[in-house]
Amino acid sequence: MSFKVHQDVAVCGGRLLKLCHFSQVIGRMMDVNVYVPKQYYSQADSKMIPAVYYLSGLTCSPQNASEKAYWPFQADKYGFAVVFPDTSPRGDDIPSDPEGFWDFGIGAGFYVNATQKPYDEHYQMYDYIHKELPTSLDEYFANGRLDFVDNVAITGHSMGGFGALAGFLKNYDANRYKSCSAFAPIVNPTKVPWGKKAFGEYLGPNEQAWKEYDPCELVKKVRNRGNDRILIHQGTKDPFLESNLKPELLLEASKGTSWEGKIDLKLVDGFDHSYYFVSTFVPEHAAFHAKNLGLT
Ligand SMILES: N[C@@H](CCC(=O)N[C@@H](CSC=O)C(=O)NCC(=O)O)C(=O)O
Repeated sequence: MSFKVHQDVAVCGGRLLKLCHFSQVIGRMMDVNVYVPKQYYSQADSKMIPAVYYLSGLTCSPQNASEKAYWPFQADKYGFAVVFPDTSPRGDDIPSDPEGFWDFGIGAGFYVNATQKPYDEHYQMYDYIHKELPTSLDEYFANGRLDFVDNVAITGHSMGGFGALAGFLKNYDANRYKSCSAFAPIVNPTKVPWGKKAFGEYLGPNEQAWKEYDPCELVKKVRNRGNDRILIHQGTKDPFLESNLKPELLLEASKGTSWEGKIDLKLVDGFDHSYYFVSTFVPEHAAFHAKNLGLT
């Protein structure tokens, strides 16, 4: 599957590639940014370069985190690529929130496979993120240096934090991701307004179908292999904390399961929901993933 390079920007010691490609599962062109670290461009270095997938939140395109999360410094420090996918299909003919609100539809695909009309035709974000995009990137960079499939980790912010947790846990038995972290994630989408609205529209009225994606349900079903840990940061001044994020519910759900004590929730005093918060804690998440990817 071929990608078109829109922009190739020098950042830190590597390059931010702003790409687009036709996605078969979405049925539309999709933008994706990939930060390729300095190690890739070094003649002296021949090690395989793993990738960290960063799933963005509501209203975001691949640009937000590329510009404001400061991943490239960390990617160069450890030697991993960072993939910044889009958050939904886009276009004038793509159905979106009938009320024009920003928490559903375009920019808010919630990383699920929609089953309900009119969304099911293009909103297949789960298959796009966890299946089609990694294999497409692997084919495109088919030079044996960048690994987008086997040695990879996943993280995300808010809606993207939910997407990372759900994707990690749903693919845990297949050992798809070496590690998972999240910044201010929606941990219990079946119980909060953002999740209920999105799941109702994308997945329909049967709440059993919603549970398949809910991290608070998944930790009860998926068995931790040993000492795998999940890292979460959450700001105490986040305006969405009480209404939509509620990270304590994931700790409660994990009690009595193999994940009890394995979810490192760090409540950080005074931080909000913005990229000032995300960028502050990116170095800690980078170190966590670098270790799990075998880079340190
Ligand atoms: N535009 C909205 C605010 C939406 C918002 O805060 N989006 C967050 C993610 S929220 C959860 O998924 C975000 O990352 N925004 C992009 C950014 O660059 O900050 C409003 O008007 O309140």
